[in-house]
Amino acid sequence: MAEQKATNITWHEANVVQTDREQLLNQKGCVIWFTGLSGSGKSTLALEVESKLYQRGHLTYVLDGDNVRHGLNKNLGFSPEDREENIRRIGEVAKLFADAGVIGMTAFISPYRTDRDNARDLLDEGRFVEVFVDCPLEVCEARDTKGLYKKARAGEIKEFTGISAPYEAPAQPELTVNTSDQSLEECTANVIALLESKGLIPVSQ
Ligand SMILES: Nc1ncnc2c1ncn2[C@@H]1O[C@H](COP(=O)(O)OS(=O)(=O)O)[C@@H](OP(=O)(O)O)[C@H]1O
Ligand SMILES: Nc1ncnc2c1ncn2[C@@H]1O[C@H](COP(=O)(O)OP(=O)(O)O)[C@@H](O)[C@H]1O
Repeated sequence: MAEQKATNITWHEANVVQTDREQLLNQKGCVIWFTGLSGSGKSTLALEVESKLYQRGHLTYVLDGDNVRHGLNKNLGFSPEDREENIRRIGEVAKLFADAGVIGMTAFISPYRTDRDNARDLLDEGRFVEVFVDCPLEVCEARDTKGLYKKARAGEIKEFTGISAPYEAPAQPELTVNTSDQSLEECTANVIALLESKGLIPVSQ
């Protein structure tokens, strides 16, 4: 857990609050947290859900592991401590998106259950939706979209998730999609249906 270093700081209440912004946007601010192995389909699925929600007039934002590690988290590597800090920061950023009324989506391996649960605890009940993007390691490795598994097997990348670093599957995710036997369309439809059933977006007419 990150240490609270700053002292003499005071919380300022805003005039316009989350519910005001939600009325404006006709949606509930929330976080859809995609977790799974590299190559399981987190980014592909998050971006497809975003396209579908955009077509329905919803405001979304996708935070993607590779992209965030080019900026905000460029000083973090892949040790357990750095992954923890990576996910802690993303959890806090995602919370800000939800407070802004946005449907925030995160596509990080987020391999540790405790780190994901800490991100969940930042949000009010029902506003954190964990989606386990389940896909066997063999399938992810066969896809090898970025050639990283090959490098990891050759020992050129240390601490690679699934090969030489752990992945802890969620115990009770709100949804599991299996990208090795469900199509992208099916997985996307399941995520959208879940958002509807939880009242985070209105049901499609
Ligand atoms: N050692 C190691 N282990 C796993 N992944 C690695 C590693 N080195 C680089 N990459 C690339 O970084 C992406 C994962 O970053 P994340 O921020 O999602 O990782 S984590 O949540 O902090 O574990 C991951 O992207 P995805 O394939 O989109 O998951 C990889 O492209
Ligand atoms: N049902 C599915 N959902 C998402 N991706 C899928 C699915 N079926 C096959 N794929 C493919 O799997 C790969 C997943 O890559 P990517 O989205 O970059 O994964 P990740 O972000 O988890 O590393 C893509 O090439 C994508 O086309």
